[in-house]
Amino acid sequence: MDTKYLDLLAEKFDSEEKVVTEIINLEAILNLPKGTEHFVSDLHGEYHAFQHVLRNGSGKVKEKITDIFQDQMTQEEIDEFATLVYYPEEKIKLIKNRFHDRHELNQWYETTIDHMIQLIPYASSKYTRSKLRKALPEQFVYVIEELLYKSDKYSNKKQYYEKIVQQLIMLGQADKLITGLSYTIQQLVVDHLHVVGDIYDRGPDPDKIMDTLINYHSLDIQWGNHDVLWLGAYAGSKACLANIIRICARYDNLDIIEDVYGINLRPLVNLAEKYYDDNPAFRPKEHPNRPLNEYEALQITKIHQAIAMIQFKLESPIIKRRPEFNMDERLLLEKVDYENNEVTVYGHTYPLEHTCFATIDPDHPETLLSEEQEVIDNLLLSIQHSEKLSRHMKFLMKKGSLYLRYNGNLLIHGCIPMDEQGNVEEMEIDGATYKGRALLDQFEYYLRQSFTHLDQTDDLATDMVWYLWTGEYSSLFGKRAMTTFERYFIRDKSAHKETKNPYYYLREDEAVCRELLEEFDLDPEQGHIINGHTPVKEVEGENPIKANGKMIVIDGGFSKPYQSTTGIAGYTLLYNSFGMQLVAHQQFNSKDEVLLNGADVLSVRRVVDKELKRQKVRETNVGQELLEQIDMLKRFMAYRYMN
Ligand SMILES: O=P(O)(O)OC[C@H]1O[C@](O)(COP(=O)(O)O)[C@@H](O)[C@@H]1O
Ligand SMILES: [Mn+2]
Repeated sequence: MDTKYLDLLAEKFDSEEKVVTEIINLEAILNLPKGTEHFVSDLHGEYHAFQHVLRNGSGKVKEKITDIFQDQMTQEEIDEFATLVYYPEEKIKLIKNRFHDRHELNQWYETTIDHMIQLIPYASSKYTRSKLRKALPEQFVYVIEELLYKSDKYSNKKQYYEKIVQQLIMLGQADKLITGLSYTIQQLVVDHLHVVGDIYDRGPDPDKIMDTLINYHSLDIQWGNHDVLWLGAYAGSKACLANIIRICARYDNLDIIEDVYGINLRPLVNLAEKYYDDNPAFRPKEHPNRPLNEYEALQITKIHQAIAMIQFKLESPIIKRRPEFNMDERLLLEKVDYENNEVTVYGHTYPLEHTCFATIDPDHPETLLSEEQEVIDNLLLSIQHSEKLSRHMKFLMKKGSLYLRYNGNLLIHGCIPMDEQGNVEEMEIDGATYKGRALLDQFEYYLRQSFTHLDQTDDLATDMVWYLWTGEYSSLFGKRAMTTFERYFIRDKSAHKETKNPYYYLREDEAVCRELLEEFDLDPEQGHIINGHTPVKEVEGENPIKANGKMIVIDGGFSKPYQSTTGIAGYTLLYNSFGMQLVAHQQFNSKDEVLLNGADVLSVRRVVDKELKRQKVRETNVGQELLEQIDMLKRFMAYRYMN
């Protein structure tokens, strides 16, 4: 090892005892049970439903409460205590209203604080003291530790503890303390979060999800196709940018663009008002509890058309300059017969309806009007200068990757593109051919490349990000072609079909999943593939656990607009030292409902795997890192203190 590095270590470990202590500490951690991993996917802007799942740890919080208090509390009390832990601020207010006098309230404070102090050691039994300390509310660390490490053996201390709690109550600190402890419990219950893609689009609050993730104690993200679309827009792809705005218009979410990210839509609105009128194919989908007035609905309908046409125009030149994308069939604007109002795609001719071709020159259909060009250029400038978007996109890049190998499992939002025979599919990029893991690495390379060159708008890297959204070999899209144009303008539904990559039926086969795990250098005996992206249609009897447990699909549909097809409101997965559990969530209606009824909209539970032997930190990714650190410290010890 480089002696300079060892000398640097000497600054931190300036005595033999310090090194020894650190080695002992790390060794001890290796022998603790593995922490709980929590997997979620396809959040699609549904912030409140996501918050709920995060706060209840997919049922883990209530499970711990039940373990400890089932003999002392009724089910109703357990539910109420759990709700308090999930939503302390609101629940405290509700509970306080119930009491007639100060005395009753103080009694409640005392019992509640006591219950929390009992729960915390149980919820943190897998952690070191120092990790627990980091999870405690900062301003109360000292007092809480006093309370936590009390021992009933010496009852002469009992009064001392009671005094501490009473003092806190008298000094008006009880609400803050209970709130802080609640968040500690939430944090202890889940050690690490995996977001298996699709934070953005369709739902109203992706930005709030991002803020939550930014403040979360430990997580990683596997990008979904919608996330990459936003990354692409920010990284300079105008086609991606037009797409995100089109989707926001379609789902009545333009306020995300305008109010949340501060992007001026005025020029687009002016263009829309000038060229477009009402059109049933472009009416926005309304939020159930946020009806639009007619004026707003009409305005969005116009914007929706304006940006969709800009999108179609912008896609043509990419397809032309990238023959390797093999997307000539998607040059739809050129396949339109503008005189007869019909289009020929994949060998079929269809009549067109609901067209809005006012800005199209039939001889040069892809040419943007100068007004359109100006609009999209301004939008790009504006989103690249949005401080908030920039913060969110940088975080998405920092914590994200296209796939992740973690504790023996392969986490990936979409798929690994395959042909019908089960071979991984090849794609030629810039003169070389890639497939399987190498292809995904290549995609990620280009995405990162594009992100570091925001000023480039039509280089290969930027076009590749758009390809990831919509190309046939994209591991995120996983379909042969995106039929957006057909869905707006062709009545015949058979033209709307998006054929899925064979991966989606091959993944039912255990042998295929084993091979894929090997492709990613993972042990097929131990590993699982964890996917999001395709809503599992529980109503039709589809099982999220496939291939004899090797494949787990956790997109159950947080996304409200998709819940009628899935029949439930999402799956999440938990992986602790005892094995894996899949949790099915019933529809989340509102926080108020949970607060008032204590009802948890959870959850059938299926055990995917039961470990025969409890897994320790030593066997995990983190364990590997710790082993390396120990090895280094031992060498440092020999170098510095043992000659
Ligand atoms: O119904 P919408 O929101 O218009 O979206 C349909 C589009 O979304 C996609 O399904 C991709 O989104 P998902 O990743 O959520 O499946 C496309 O394949 C399809 O064209
Ligand atoms: Mn997806």
